[in-house]
Amino acid sequence: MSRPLVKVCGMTQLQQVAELVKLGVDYAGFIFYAPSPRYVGTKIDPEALKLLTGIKKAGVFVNAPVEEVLEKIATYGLDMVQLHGEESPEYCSRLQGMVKLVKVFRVTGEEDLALITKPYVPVADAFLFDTKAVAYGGTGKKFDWSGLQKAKLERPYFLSGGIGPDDIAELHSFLKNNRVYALDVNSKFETAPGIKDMELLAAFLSKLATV
Ligand SMILES: O=C(O)c1ccccc1N[C@@H]1O[C@H](COP(=O)(O)O)[C@@H](O)[C@H]1O
Repeated sequence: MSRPLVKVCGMTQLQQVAELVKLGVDYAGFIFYAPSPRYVGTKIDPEALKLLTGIKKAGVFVNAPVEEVLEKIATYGLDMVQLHGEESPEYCSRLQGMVKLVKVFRVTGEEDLALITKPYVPVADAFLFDTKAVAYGGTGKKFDWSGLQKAKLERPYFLSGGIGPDDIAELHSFLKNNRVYALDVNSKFETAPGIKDMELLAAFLSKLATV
């Protein structure tokens, strides 16, 4: 079995994004949310990022004005937007068709996932499930994945929230029995917020390939 698609989020260095390309990572995520310690800010030159090929670029937004999201899509050449706040279906519809649209649901795992995602089926290309916590994301905390096993979801999904190097065995078993579009990893692979541990990532990816 080949490994699932992988997104590495919270990138703040162009050089590290280039290393993700070499590792065969599918998506690189960039946080456009100023309170985050992984906020892109001025750390990455948009023109240089645009020129970098071989990986899809995902922008992460939290309740940002639509105009700001559109501006970042154009400036950074984003292929995907990940809407991590309380964006409504109507809000999502204003971005529909521009790039791949991923709506995030922050969950405990106890929710009826089919029910809460239903209003977004017409406007989202995919869903992403992250752990519900006080902070919007990057918490390093996992949620109970068993709710995903029961749910009949009408869109592919990214599995996120605290996935780390110690989760290989659990992932092996979950991926065998569930159709996960992509895994999303972030804070568990950092030496500091926004700085990824490339060796740890490489080891994780090669172990994942044995799933
Ligand atoms: O990483 C952040 O700082 C962040 C801030 C605001 C919204 C989303 C954020 N990151 C997203 O959080 C999830 C899970 O991260 P972790 O593995 O628990 O650290 C991931 O989807 C990131 O895109």
